Amino acid sequence: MSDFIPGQRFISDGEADLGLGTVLNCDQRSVTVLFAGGEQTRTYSVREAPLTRVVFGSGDRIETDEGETLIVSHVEEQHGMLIYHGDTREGASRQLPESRISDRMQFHQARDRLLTGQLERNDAFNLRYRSLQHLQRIERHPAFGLSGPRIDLIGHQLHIADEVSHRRLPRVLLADEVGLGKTIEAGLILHRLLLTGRVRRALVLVPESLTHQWLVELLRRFSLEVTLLDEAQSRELDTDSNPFESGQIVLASQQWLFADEHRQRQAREAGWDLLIVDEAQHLHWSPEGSDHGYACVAALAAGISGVMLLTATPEQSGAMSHFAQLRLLDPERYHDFDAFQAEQSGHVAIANAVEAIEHLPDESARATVETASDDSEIRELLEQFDTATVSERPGLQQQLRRILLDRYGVGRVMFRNSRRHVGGFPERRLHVETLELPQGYRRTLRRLERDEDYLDELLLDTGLNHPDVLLYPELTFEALRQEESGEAWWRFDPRLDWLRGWLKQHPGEKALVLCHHADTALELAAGLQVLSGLHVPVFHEDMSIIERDRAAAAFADADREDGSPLLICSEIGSEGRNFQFCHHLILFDLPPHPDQLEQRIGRLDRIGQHQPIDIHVPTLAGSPGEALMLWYRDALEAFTRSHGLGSHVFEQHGDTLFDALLDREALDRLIGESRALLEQTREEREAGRDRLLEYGANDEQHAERMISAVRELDEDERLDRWLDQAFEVFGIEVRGLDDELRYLYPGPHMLEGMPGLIRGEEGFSATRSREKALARDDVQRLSWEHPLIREMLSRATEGALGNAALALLEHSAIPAGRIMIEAIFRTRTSEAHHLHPARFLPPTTVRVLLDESGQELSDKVSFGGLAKSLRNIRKAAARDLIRERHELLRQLLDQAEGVASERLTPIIEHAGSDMHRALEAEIERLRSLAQRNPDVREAEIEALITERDTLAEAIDGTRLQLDAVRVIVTVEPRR
Ligand SMILES: Nc1ncnc2c1ncn2[C@@H]1O[C@H](COP(=O)(O)OP(=O)(O)OP(=O)(O)O)[C@@H](O)[C@H]1O
Repeated sequence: MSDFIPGQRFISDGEADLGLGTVLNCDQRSVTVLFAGGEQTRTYSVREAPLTRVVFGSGDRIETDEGETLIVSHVEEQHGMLIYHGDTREGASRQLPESRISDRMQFHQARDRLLTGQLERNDAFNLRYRSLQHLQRIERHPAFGLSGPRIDLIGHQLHIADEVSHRRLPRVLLADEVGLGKTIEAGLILHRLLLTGRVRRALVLVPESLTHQWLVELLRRFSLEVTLLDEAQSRELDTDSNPFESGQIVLASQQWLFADEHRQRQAREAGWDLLIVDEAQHLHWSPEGSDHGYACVAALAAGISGVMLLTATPEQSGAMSHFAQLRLLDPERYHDFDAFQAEQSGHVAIANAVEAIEHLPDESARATVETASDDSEIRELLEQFDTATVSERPGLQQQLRRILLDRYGVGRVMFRNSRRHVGGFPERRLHVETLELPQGYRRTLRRLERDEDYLDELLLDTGLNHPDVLLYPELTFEALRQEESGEAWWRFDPRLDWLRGWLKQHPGEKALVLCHHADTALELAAGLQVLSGLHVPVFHEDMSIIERDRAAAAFADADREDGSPLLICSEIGSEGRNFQFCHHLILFDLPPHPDQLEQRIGRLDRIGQHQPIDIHVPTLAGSPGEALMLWYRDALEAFTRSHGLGSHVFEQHGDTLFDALLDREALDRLIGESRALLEQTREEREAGRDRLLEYGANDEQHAERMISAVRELDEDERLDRWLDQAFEVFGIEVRGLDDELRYLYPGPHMLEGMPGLIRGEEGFSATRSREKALARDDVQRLSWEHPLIREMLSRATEGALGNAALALLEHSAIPAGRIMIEAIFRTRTSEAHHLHPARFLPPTTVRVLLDESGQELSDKVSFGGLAKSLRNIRKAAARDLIRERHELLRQLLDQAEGVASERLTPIIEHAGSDMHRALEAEIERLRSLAQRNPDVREAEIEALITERDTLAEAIDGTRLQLDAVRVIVTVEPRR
C-alpha cells in the first residue's frame, strides 16, 4: 500500500524551487505530483520519491488558495489528510484542508525550510552567522563607505569626505586648487552615501571632454557602475520611458544637456538624491540673467536635496559668478551680493582668533579670542582653561577651534585646500624662450601700434575678438591671408622650429603642448607632420570622446604603434584631464585669463606628479603675447606659484591689461599696480577668508583619525578568514600568485551572479594590499566594500543560503540520538533605510542554543567551539531525522523564540539611546550655530529633527526574526 494519498502536499527535495506540490494520483509503484506554482508535473517511484511532506503546526502561518493567511491553532488528521484549524489575520476562524493551501506558498524562512527538510551545508550556516556578525561590526565602523575605493589615503580628502557625507543635506562647493583631488572627494562622498543607502540615485554633469575620465574613475577607483547618457542612447531609450531613469548613477555631458530643454525636463522629472556638477566655474550668472548652464543647474538643484559643485577656480568668471555658485547651493542665504562681499571682510578677526587658540593661556592670545567673539560658550571655555590641567588643555583648544570655525567660518558650504597648505608638491620651473617676431606677423603689429583705429578694422576683417586678435597672431594671419595658396603661418612661425629643436634635445621625454584655440592646435599638428613627418595627436573640444581618449592614450603610452612624445591640446579640450605622468608643459601661446593658465599647469601639477614641472614658454619678441607673459610672470608669478588670486587681480586690471598689450610703458605701470594689488589681496585673504577656509577644509586631527580608521579596516584579518569560508561556499576558486596577490576564478559549481566572475570564463587578480592595487591597474582590491564581497555578504545574510542545517556532534558524555537546536535570530529594522539606521542598529544577532530538554546552553557553548566539533550528514538521512522529530523541533523553536525576544528590548534601548545622543547633540549644535552662522539653513535643522523622529520610530519598530537554525544530533564518537 502506498504512503501517498491524492490531495496531500509535498515539497521536492531536489527541486525546492518548484514550490508546493499536490499528489495527483498514485499506485503501487509510482506517484505523480503536480507543482502548480511552477506549472510542472513529476512522476516518481514510490520507494525512492525525493519528497518531504509539508506539515504545519500550531503558530505557523499558512497562505490559503483564496489569498488569506491562516494562523494555525491545531491540526487534525482525517483519512490520511491534514485539516488545519486556526484564525485569519482579521480574527475569523477557519478550517483548511491541506489540499487548499496556496500552490504559490514559498518556503524561504528558516523555520519552514527546516521543517520541510530543505537543508543546507553546515559551512553555509557557519558563513551566515559569521557574515551577520561582520555586518554588525562594519556598518558602524567610522570608515564604513570610505575604505573600499582604490585611492591613496590623503588626509584632507578623507576629512572632507567624512564631514560632508555626515551632513543631512550635503550641499557644498568643493573648491580645492587644481589637481588636489576634487573628483576623488566627490567620488568618496558618493560612494559612502550609496553604501549607506542615503543616496539611491545620482546625476553627474561634467564637461563633454571629461565624461570618459569620470566614467573610468568611478568604475576603476570606486567600483561604481555608471550609465553614460548621450543623445544617441537617449533616443534609443526614449520610446517608452524617460532615459534618465535607465540607471542609478547617470553621467551626462553638460554641453549636451544644457543645450536641450526637452532633455532637461526629463532630467528634472527623473528624481535624484544627489547632483554633482564638475567645472562649475563655467556657469554664468549676473543679476540681469544667467546662461543656459546656470539656469539648468539651478532648476535641477532646486529639486534635489544633495548638491556638490566642483571647481578649482571658483572666481574664474568673476566674484559675482562665485557668489552665484553659492546661490545655487542656498538661494535664501546668498541673495545679496553686496552683503556677501561685506561679510568676507569680517573674517580676519576670526582667523586671528583661531590661530591664537594655539597660544592659550597666553594673555594676549586670550584677548584676541575674546575680541573676535562675544559668544557665551567661548567665554565659558576660556574660563575653564584657567583651571584646566596641562593634559586637559588640548581638548579645550579643540572645542574652541571647532566653535569658532563652525560659527563664523565659511567652511560649511565651501571646502578649499591649497598646495601650500597640503604640501608635498613639486617645484615649478619657468623657461622662457624669446624668439624673433616673424615678418608675417610684424606688419600687422606695427600698424596696430601706429594706428589706433586699425584695431577696429582688424576685428571686422578677421571676425576675431579682442584680445584674441592680438594674442594669437597665427589666427589673425590666417584670417587675413588673401589667397588659399599663400604660405601657411606654421611655415614661418619660429615657435615650430623651436618645438622641433626641443624634441631633438629631449629624446625619450614627453611634453604636453597647449594652445588657446582648437584651430591653432590642429594647424600646429599639421605643420609638424609636414615639416618633420611627426604624427602628433591633437586633443580639442570638437573631437568625439573616443577620438580624444585615443589621442590621450597614444600620448600616455609612447611604445604603442601610434605612441607620441607630444600631445597638442586646446584650452577647453584638456580641462580636468590627468596628465601627471608627464612633467614638461609647453605653452605654445598663453590664455587670456590667469585661472585658465592655472588650469593648464594643473594638468601636470596634480597629485601623483613626482618630478619638478618644467614650463616652457616660446614667446615672440615685442608681441602682445610676450606682454601677457610678462604680466603673468612679473605681476602675478602665475607660472611658478599657485595662489588663486589671479582672477581677483584680473577682475580689477583685465581691461587695462588688454589695452596695454601694445604699449610697454603702460604695461610696466600695470605690472607694478597689479603686483601691489596682488600683495595687498594676499595679505587680506591670508589674514581672513583663505586662512579660515584652509582651517575648515583640513582638520588635521580628524584627517589622522580617518586615515587610521581606514587602515584598521584595510588590515582586518577577519576579512581573510571570512573570505576563505565564503569562497568555499560560493564555489569560487583561488590560486596564490605571490604573498599579496591571488587569482580568483569561477569553480565548476560557482553560484550564479557573482560580480566580475562568470562560469566558464576567466577570473581576475586580487589583493588586500592598497599599495599593490594602486600600483597595478589590472589588480582589484578586496575590501569589505568590494562589489563581489558585498554580494556574497548580502547573499549569505538575505537569501535562504545556509538558513537551515543539520549536523552531527560526536560526544562521549551525551547519549547518542539527543537533539539540540542552535537558533540564530537577527534584528530587522524595516523602515527608513534611506537614513541608514544600521549605523545605530546594524543587523544584530541573538544566538539561542537549547538542548532537548529545553535547557539553554548558549553561554556555556560558544558558536566557534561547537562549529569545530560538528560533522556533516547525508541529506536524505538528515531529512529522515527531521521528519521523525518534527514535534520536538517545533516546541524547541517556539521556546527559542521566547528566549530571544527577551533580549530584544535592551538591544532596541541601547540603539535608541545611541541615536538620540548623536542626533540631539547635532541638533543642538546646529541650533546654536544657526543663531550666528547664516550658512546653517533652517531646512537642515528641520531635516535633522525629522530624521531623529523617523529613526526613533524605525528603531522602536525593530523586530527579531529567526534567521537561521541548525539541528544538532549527538552520535557516539567514531573509534
Ligand atoms: N587619494 C588619491 N589617490 C590616488 N590618486 C589620487 C588621489 N587623489 C587624487 N588623485 C589623482 O590625482 C589627480 C587629480 O585628482 P582629481 O582629478 O580628483 O583632481 P581635481 O581637483 O578634480 O582636478 P581638476 O581641478 O583638474 O579638476 C587624478 O589623477 C587623481 O586620480
